[in-house]
Amino acid sequence: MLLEINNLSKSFGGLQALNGVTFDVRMGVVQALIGPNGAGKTTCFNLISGILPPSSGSIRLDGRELSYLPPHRIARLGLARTFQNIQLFSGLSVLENVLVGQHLHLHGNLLATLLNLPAVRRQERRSADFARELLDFVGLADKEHWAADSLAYGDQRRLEIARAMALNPRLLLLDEPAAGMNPRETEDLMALIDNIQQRHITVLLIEHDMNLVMNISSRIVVFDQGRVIAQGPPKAIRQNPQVIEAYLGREEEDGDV
Ligand SMILES: Nc1ncnc2c1ncn2[C@@H]1O[C@H](COP(=O)(O)OP(=O)(O)OP(=O)(O)O)[C@@H](O)[C@H]1O
Repeated sequence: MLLEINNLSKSFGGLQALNGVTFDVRMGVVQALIGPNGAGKTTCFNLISGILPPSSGSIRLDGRELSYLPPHRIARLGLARTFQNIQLFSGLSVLENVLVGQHLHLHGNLLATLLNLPAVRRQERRSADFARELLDFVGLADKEHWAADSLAYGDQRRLEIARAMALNPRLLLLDEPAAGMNPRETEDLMALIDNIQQRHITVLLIEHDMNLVMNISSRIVVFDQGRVIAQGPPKAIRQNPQVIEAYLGREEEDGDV
């Protein structure tokens, strides 16, 4: 197993956002976390990526315990993520945003950088080459000089993915990658996620677009009110009475899902 989540809980004051969550992610798959608003999906991502400490439970990447490690250490172990609310550096160019993503992995020391040593220049060239390759991969090669905030919304989401991939992750967490995308952009996103999987990067995504989820995931984990209520392949999930109940129950309340 690449990722093992065991009995994971998180409370915010009196609110139990996650309550004994257990699931695995196998190497090489595309897997989805779904569930009604407030079910705890983003909290789960925040715990896995080290942004928040868990209240209890364990998170293992390749057998190594991640809980309580800071985010940059977790990133170095091979985990990268995107955010539900896009978090790009708006003052920087598209290419610079990807280079910033890579920075965590650059090992040049400050003195070597100040002296502009050939090794440093070589490393910088390699970084720029890799960043351009990633921009090409996500379909933004012709926009490297654009300011990140001048990109269309769908392009900003793709840039966030390129930046996360600059960390060379083994596991990529995508938080609602299709949010705000039109059907055409969502189609392109599905193809992109497929290509990411071809590069042997495992993908765990939170998504409300059921068409996307059912199409690209080999396994789905369903959250409701901080608990896992079902997990399995798309076909079984679609027919699971508890899942239908969780969604239909919400629909009757606010007609939203
Ligand atoms: N930092 C925080 N402080 C206090 N409460 C929080 C915090 N983060 C999340 N919560 C609460 O925890 C619960 C789970 O939220 P979370 O964002 O994880 O749900 P979600 O399944 O990702 O929902 P959505 O699909 O709407 O993004 C919610 O009740 C939310 O208000």
